[in-house]
Amino acid sequence: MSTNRITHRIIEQLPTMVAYVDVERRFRFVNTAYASFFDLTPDDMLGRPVTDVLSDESYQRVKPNHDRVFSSGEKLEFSDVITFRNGRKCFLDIRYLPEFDEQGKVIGLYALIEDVTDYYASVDVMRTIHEVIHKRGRRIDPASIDELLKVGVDYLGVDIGTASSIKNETYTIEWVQTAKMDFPAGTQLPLATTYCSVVLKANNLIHTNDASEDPRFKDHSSFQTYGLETYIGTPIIINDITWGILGFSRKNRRAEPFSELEVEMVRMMGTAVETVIAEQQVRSDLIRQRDDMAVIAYTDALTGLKNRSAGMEILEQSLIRKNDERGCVVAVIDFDHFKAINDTYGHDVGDKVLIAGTGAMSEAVRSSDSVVRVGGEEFMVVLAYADHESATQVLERVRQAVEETVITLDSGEIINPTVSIGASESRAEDDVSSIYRRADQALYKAKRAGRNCVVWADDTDA
Ligand SMILES: Nc1nc2c(ncn2[C@@H]2O[C@H](COP(=O)(O)OP(=O)(O)OP(=O)(O)O)[C@@H](O)[C@H]2O)c(=O)[nH]1
Repeated sequence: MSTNRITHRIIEQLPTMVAYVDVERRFRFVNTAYASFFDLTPDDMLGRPVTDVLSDESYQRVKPNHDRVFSSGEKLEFSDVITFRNGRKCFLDIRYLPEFDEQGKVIGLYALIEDVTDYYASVDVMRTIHEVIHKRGRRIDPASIDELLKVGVDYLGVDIGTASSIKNETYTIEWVQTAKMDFPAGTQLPLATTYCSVVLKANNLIHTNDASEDPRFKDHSSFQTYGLETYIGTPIIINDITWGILGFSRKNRRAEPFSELEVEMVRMMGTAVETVIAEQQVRSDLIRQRDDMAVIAYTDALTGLKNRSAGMEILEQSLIRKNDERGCVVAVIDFDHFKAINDTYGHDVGDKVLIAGTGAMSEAVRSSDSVVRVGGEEFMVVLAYADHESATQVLERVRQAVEETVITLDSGEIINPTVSIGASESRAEDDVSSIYRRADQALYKAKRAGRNCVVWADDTDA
């Protein structure tokens, strides 16, 4: 075989696109890879001017580089991106080499073009993964999982990408990116009816590009129902527990199985999703702990009521919020002869009386009112947006509710506690201590009046 023929055969087999263009800018040689890029055969292209094959826009981009090689005899190396009418984007590494005649005049140009779309697409995925994980001091954003899925769908050439949680045999789509299928976030399906069950069984990344021929998938109910031919999914594992699955699928078969690079990319995307979710969990745990601490700090341990600090804040807020029509009412409540209850039955019984009595008080007030343990056996009710008239009934109900409370001791003895209540309406100039002081003075009068009654502060109380 002649050297010429061997060279020709080799070039014909190369994945690199090779073309030779003469001074008249006509194709004098193209290999199959080059012609296929334009969906043509080499015979379609031979002898035809470059302008016949390239679109106007492409030719305008190519021309200055062609001109440069023809006029200066330079070698050119550059990258370019071509977007086809169907939206396909190709990244190309291009090399133009001049061909000279014996006098050193440029008579042609060799174009060697490498389609590096896969390489750049992989770089794009890696960049997104990096951006999702490393926010440089900013909070990791759960919305970045959408970004990741979007890049993954493009990169893998699939219809849908999902990050789904699994709880109690239920599969819930938490994040989804799809242009073609109707599976909104929040969709729930029985786990067994999704490909996730196959991933869980394998406990590893699995993929198929032809489910109908794949024994793991062809009899699966998901294939029977949705006919998804292509699938790649990896478990999302957080703190050694499988949280869910990152999966990508497509209705149609894929000509090629997923490559090793694609598989590793999906694993890395899975790791990025794990990082985001784990960090979200840590954050919500911290918020919950902080809320729990706040509840503890503002709650009385014995009765479960709001404690003094919480109560005074509520009163302060009620005084600020009071409007022209309605202010607020404060009632100071004290159990009657409580010392005697303690002395007769013991402190534990005294505690039981406080718990039962305050439980009754809480039930007697409106949900907008607050019952507070100010200290010892002294309590306060803050009635927001209330006045003498509207609060009278509520406070009478409170008094009665305690009176009707029955505490039966192990010995069979019965205790019926009572409370005395001093109440005061807010005045324009009030602060927390002035209104509380008046209510306390009224309480003193209630005790003097014989206890188990409600007494309102009057103008003599300051
Ligand atoms: N069991 C129990 N007793 C408490 C608690 N806090 C305060 N006390 C008791 O409540 C009693 C309050 O008694 P006093 O303030 O003398 O008044 P009182 O006996 O209720 O009489 P009057 O208020 O005049 O009706 C004291 O013996 C306190 O020790 C508590 O958390 N549990």
